[in-house]
Amino acid sequence: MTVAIRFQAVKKRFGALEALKGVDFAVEQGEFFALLGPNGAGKTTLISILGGLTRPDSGSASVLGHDVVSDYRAARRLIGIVPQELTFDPFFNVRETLRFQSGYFGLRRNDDWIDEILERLGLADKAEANMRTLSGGMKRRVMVAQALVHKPPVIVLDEPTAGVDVELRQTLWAFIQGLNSRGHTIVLTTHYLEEAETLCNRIAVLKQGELVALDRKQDLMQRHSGRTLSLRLEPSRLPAALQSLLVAERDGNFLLRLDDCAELETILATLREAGSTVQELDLQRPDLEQIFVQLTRAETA
Ligand SMILES: Nc1ncnc2c1ncn2[C@@H]1O[C@H](COP(=O)(O)OP(=O)(O)OP(=O)(O)O)[C@@H](O)[C@H]1O
Repeated sequence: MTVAIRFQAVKKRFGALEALKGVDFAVEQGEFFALLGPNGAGKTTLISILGGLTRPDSGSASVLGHDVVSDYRAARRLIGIVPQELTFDPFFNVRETLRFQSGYFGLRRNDDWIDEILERLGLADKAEANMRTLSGGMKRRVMVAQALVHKPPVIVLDEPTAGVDVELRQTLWAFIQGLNSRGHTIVLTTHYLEEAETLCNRIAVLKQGELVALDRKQDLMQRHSGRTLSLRLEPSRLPAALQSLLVAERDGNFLLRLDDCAELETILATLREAGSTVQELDLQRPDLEQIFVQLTRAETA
């Protein structure tokens, strides 16, 4: 299996802050891979290292075998990165922006592909519009188009759907899934965990600069195969004896982790003793969001 992206013992400090504490993992060619983690976990730093915008203090990163520092030009040609921040030249229109980006990769006659991406991303009628006149969602589409202009085999999207409407999300994912089925490797960071759950086959979770999980999606979900008990209580207070099972509170419901359904009896007995009445009760398999909360809980805080 060819390795699309490899991080080896990557460390990065910003002053006193250790943003990456020796990150090691590889993404294979053709994967649809999710890189998840709470705010400040180090995802964007890792992606900037991959794009050659930030240098690691130690360790290395490569794209299809090309080191992003010592073999920068080859690595840069093989990867397309959709950045989190909207950066653009306000004096260009959309087509000029994409032609300019093509020129950066030495592609002179790229209009057929530019037309195709404009069409697929719902930008065809904005091709001649000036960048500064576009809405935020439209600018985000151009960012995606810009990253794809040189048909990179490896595509990295850093929160591409942050603040965009449902229509773009659907258009974008249909397009990206199509590219993935044609062999492109996709790495995605997102805070919409249902996107990762639906689209990705492997998931890495980063927390405070360290990997805390790296697994196939099914295995990750299987390993956290307990159940989640959702309780609405009167009074709406969880007895102290049950606090250690609490995963989250959502819409007035307490979500408790159950490793075994037999624990249900003990929980109900504890509630009875504490004088709590159960108003609603629901038992579910945990979704990725609940697994994520368990993995990234700030025990060290
Ligand atoms: N240029 C910089 N100077 C100083 N600190 C930085 C710099 N870039 C990132 N950091 C810090 O490094 C840590 C990791 O940041 P990073 O942006 O990589 O996290 P993230 O996982 O992408 O977060 P988010 O989900 O919020 O985008 C954060 O604590 C951040 O404040």
